[in-house]
Amino acid sequence: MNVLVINCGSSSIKYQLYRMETEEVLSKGLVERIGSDRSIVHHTVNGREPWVETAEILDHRQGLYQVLALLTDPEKGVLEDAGDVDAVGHRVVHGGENFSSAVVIDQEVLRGIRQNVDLAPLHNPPNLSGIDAARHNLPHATHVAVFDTAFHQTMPDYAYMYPLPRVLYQKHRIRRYGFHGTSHQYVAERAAEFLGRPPEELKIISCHIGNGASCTAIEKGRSVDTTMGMTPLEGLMMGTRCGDIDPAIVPYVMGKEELTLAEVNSMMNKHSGLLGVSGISSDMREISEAAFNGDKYARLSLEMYTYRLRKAIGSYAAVMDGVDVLIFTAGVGENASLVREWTCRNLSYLGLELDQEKNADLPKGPQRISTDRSRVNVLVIPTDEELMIARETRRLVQQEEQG
Ligand SMILES: Nc1ncnc2c1ncn2[C@@H]1O[C@H](COP(=O)(O)OP(=O)(O)O)[C@@H](O)[C@H]1O
Ligand SMILES: CC(=O)OP(=O)(O)O
Ligand SMILES: [Mg+2]
Repeated sequence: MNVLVINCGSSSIKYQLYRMETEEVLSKGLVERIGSDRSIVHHTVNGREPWVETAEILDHRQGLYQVLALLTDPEKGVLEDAGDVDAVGHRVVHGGENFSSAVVIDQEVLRGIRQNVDLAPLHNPPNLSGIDAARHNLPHATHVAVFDTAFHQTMPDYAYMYPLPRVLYQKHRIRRYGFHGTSHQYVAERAAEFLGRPPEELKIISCHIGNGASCTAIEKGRSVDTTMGMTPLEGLMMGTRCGDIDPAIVPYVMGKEELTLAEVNSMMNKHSGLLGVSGISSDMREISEAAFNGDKYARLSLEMYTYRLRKAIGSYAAVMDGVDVLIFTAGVGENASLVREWTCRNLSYLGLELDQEKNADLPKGPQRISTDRSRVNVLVIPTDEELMIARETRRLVQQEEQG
């Protein structure tokens, strides 16, 4: 079974083609700057040098057509025919309360995803364009939606409700949903496997820290709380997003700086976080380097970033009455030893002890970076949201076949 996994942003399509019998990635790539006359297509086959070309790609339909042309190209491709794509797994960011697991896409599912556009105006519209494009170009394939929010639908009401007038929940579904669920679930399962323990026995805190960042409390394999909320802006300090702030700042700044709603939204989503505080970059590599070279604000941003993450970890240890496993994952979590080190300071009251040497020098793959004495297993687990989406897609296709 060949499964194509698609993750569509407003101006991009990320794709990976899997042969599910071996879970091998046959090809992967990225179409950038869709909507411009200088769109860029990066396409890789079996780890060979990427093929890069510039073209005019006006929309997602055209972008996907281009991807399929590459995948079936006699030279650059891996398939004879687009008909060899058996199923497509789509990342859909906001499933709201409509979806607590992945589903095969039909008219009713599309209606459900559209209902959540208001809750995720930046994410759901491009996700819908991607689904439309893929159904148009691959009408014979089974299409599956895998939601970032689904894993967090197990949160109890006292964790997902905001202390606002309840009518806002009833009228507008204003509540906490959480994101990165596919990643949190994947690394939690890998962690249990790595430790040779059933997930039901473990209290896990997973830190998915990439450009977006969130921390989740996982008890008995289920999400019981997570730092992102109604939108992916709540919670941790991120690359360009502020995370938690006093909500009164919003009307105050709008008044003082004469900002519109769109401007204040953009300030909090695109010009805050590491970038806003350091004034240098949202990229953790550049921040670490600048801090190392003595830049005061880079250092401040790094201290805030790790301090806020440590507070989230402490609060989730309180939520679950302890923690057995702490996981670091995604671009920053997997690569930035300094971030892991600073985050784990002052967690000795939990019995957590980091092995500094292991932390500093990590081989690839899942690793333990705590000492043998440490009461908490601190693990670095590379995430793989695409593989998880491919597996969910295969599961649903097989379920359909069995009727
Ligand atoms: N070697 C590294 N050291 C520190 N940070 C890194 C390293 N490699 C990647 N990162 C950081 O990972 C982040 C991107 O994470 P990623 O999970 O790829 O993001 P996305 O949310 O876009 O999927 C960037 O801030 C980048 O600086
Ligand atoms: C939901 C979200 O924040 O996703 P990303 O980290 O990909 O921006
Ligand atoms: Mg990511």
